Amino acid sequence: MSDVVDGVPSSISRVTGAGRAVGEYDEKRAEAAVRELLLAVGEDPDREGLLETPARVARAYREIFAGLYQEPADVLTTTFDLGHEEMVMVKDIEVYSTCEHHLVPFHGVAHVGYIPGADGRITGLSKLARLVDVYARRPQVQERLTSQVADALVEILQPRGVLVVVECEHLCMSMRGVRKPGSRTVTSAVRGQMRDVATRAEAMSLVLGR
Ligand SMILES: Nc1nc2c(ncn2[C@@H]2O[C@H](COP(=O)(O)OP(=O)(O)OP(=O)(O)O)[C@@H](O)[C@H]2O)c(=O)[nH]1
Ligand SMILES: [Zn+2]
Repeated sequence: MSDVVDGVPSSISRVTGAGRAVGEYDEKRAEAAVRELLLAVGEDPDREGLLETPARVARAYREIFAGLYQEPADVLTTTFDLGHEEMVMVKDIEVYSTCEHHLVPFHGVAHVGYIPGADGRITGLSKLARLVDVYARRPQVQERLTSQVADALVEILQPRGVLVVVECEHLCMSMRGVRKPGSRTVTSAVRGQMRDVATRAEAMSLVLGR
């Protein structure tokens, strides 16, 4: 049994975006790296305000990257056989992720919709939001986050169609670099029957409707 810190197991296999186990979260190593980073930027990690910071950041990173230690099947556990065969859409799921290029946040919303398979098998609505978190809480690019959510739904729920739309502001474009606060990046992933023109239009009208 592993310890649980902030709801996250402390020592279970870490998986990459490709689902390959590569290691475990090493909190002591993260703490040492943050101390080193403070030294590198010319700060004094031994001044009073920073004394606890390396350990605090190391704990925060465990939470921010918790998705590295989760699989989609861990959260898409509860499924119901309701015989519902029409589209289901959960809109405006808050997304907080970390840009893998600069390790700064990107944040916004995800809209996740699917058309259940012929068996009418559906999942709990909250599980769609949990699935987004599994992939958001990793070093990411928005395009991969979007397609990973769609592909996990296809694999586990075997629905007739899936549409995932993600709209985010990237702080690497706002607070530094090109410095364009307010610009939003929109990505989508469409699978199965959602590719049909009329079905896709219905899904997009649900996404855009306020
Ligand atoms: N496609 C994609 N690009 C991203 C994402 N997050 C950040 N980027 C981009 O990754 C690119 C990295 O470019 P580089 O030229 O290697 O890095 P850089 O010199 O810091 O670039 P600038 O951000 O333009 O200053 C930038 O254009 C970012 O805007 C993402 O989720 N998807
Ligand atoms: Zn970035």
